[in-house]
Amino acid sequence: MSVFPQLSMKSEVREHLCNVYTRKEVVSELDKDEVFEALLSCLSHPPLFTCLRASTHLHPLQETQHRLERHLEQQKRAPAVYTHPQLPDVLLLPVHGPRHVDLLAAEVIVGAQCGNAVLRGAHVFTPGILGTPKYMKVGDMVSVFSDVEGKCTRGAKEFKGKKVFLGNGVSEVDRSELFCSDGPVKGVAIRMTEPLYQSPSFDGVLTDEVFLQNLPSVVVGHVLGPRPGERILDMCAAPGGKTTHIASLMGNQGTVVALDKIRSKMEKIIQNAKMLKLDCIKAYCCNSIHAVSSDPAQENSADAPCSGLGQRPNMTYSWSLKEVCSYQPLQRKLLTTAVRLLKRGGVLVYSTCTVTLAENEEQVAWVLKTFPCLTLEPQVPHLGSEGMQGAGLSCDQRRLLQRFRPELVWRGARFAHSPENFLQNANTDTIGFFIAKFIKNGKKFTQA
Ligand SMILES: C[S@@+](CC[C@H](N)C(=O)[O-])C[C@H]1O[C@@H](n2cnc3c(N)ncnc32)[C@H](O)[C@@H]1O
Repeated sequence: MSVFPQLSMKSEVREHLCNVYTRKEVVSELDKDEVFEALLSCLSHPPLFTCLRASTHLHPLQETQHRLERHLEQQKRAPAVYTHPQLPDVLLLPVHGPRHVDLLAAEVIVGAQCGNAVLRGAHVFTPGILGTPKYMKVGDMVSVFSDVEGKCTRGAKEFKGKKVFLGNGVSEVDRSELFCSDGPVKGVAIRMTEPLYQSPSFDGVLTDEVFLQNLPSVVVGHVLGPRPGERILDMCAAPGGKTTHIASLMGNQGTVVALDKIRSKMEKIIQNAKMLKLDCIKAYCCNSIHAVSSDPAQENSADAPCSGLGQRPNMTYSWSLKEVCSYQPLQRKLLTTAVRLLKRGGVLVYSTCTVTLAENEEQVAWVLKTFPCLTLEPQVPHLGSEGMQGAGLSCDQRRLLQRFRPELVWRGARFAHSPENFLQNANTDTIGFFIAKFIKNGKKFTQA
């Protein structure tokens, strides 16, 4: 059973994706339509766990775990904070939902992005609000809905379009403060008191000790395996989730060069590095495709810009097929530079948060053909599934890849947490994600 509509997308994108997921060789032992339908359903729901990466370069994991438990107790929440046996810097918090919540007469409409954040435990911040009741005042109890199709106009007093219920909250602002000509007030506008999915809010909590990061993203840092004193290049770094993880794994010793082509995003890397007390990070605003260096890196992370189809929760995907397909050539340019800027014997980790074949397994097949100096390496830890068929990779090659496929375990939204399946759920009910690890051997690199 599902409480939300399946992820909706343009028919051309749906057909493109459906072709990948219903190919005979891809779904030999599974029911093809079921897997694709499960994918679209699970993507519109949040994962079963909130994953926090602890700053183990600053504090032992158990200390942070205890501080988080105390924080949850103060919030009158069950202090359930779990460690992960294979990820020594991860803390997992179960997400409970969907719960039964009664609808109220007063409706607040928020944008889809804001709605997705609410489903992952956030309160509603002022910029996310599109519509409120005409006379909404501080202290009013309201039901919050996501405008999943982007049809609600800002300042609306009612909305009849397609909306999805996210839970109830209490208003901390008057309507007049939200849509006034001087620009809206900042901060929390609706404090969620009865969210459909209950997951603690970490806004301003233990800010130098924990970083909200999806589990497969944390796996990337461990697969890269940086050591203190090394020189690492992070080519697509903002907001710095992986950069700060790499620097933390290095014990803040060595250099992590973090590049992002958007200046405001690059500044976010600097902010995050400062907050987590990591001064071995050097961030630059740069188009990585044109990056040059006289000192090649020992390890490169290319967490490529991608079509983002693995993100959860997401109820509407508005991109055209042309936009989705535009990422493959861009990623190839980034990979070409990544290979050039890597030392012999160095490691390259390529990752995306999307589910297409074109941006994942097909890229691996292209890399292996184009750069004979690169070979696939086993990944540790390997928590996801193997790579998908359909891109011409051998079984052995696919086994070296790591694809997080929540659709393979999706049994509907009311699947309860059970202690026996705790680890399996944490490792599988994740966002859709892909990781490939290459090593550069001695052969001279020549581009085909
Ligand atoms: C998937 S996000 C990276 C997330 C990041 N690695 C993290 O873990 O927090 C991709 C990033 O690549 C950046 N980007 C896109 N094209 C780029 C290019 N040509 N050069 C450098 N950065 C680029 C985008 O601005 C975006 O911030």
